[in-house]
Amino acid sequence: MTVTISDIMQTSPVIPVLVVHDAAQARPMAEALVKGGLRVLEVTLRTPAALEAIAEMKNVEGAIVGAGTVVSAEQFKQAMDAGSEFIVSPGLTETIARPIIDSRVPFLPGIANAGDIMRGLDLGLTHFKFFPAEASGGLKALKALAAPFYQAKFCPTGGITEASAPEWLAFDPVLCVGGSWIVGATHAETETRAHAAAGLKA
Ligand SMILES: O=C(O)C(=O)C[C@H](O)[C@H](O)COP(=O)(O)O
Repeated sequence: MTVTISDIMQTSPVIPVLVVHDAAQARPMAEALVKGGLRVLEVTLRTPAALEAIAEMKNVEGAIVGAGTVVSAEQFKQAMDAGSEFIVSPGLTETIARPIIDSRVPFLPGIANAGDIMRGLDLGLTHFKFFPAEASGGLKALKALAAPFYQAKFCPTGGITEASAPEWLAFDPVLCVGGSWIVGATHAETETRAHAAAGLKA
């Protein structure tokens, strides 16, 4: 059965957004997150270690590993070669979206206004990352934005914390939230934070 972005967004209430500087840390970090109950992992392509980190994390049983910060066709190809199971981009252009949609890999593009959502709907997309969530007006903005687009579902990301996540998750079109707060100073702390996040109600 084909896994869709909807399936991925409903796997757990929080998608940890990971910035990995040392590929050697990738596997234990993924193990801590999965053990804590968060299986969907977004590795941002912001560091030289990111692609290797994706390949390492794929070795962890139960992990569903995707690439974030994908902004070019070249990065999309690199992310796929590393074994990414889904792709996240901070924004939505037709140039980045077309090849990803054609490849049928689950895709979560960023949107921040009505025009972005309409461009996504034109491309056949209904699931979006609301980014940057807090800076774009927070939950109030998303509620106003979601009203005309009954079919759209969201993963707000950017500025969300353990304290604010429940409020976002209580809004029906929000299937999950993304955030970097899950990663602690140690893998044990990461596991504890993942456990708390996994228990939030989506
Ligand atoms: O790199 C990207 O493509 C991004 O999407 C940015 C991240 O989603 C946010 O930086 C995470 O936000 P924080 O939880 O506030 O740290």
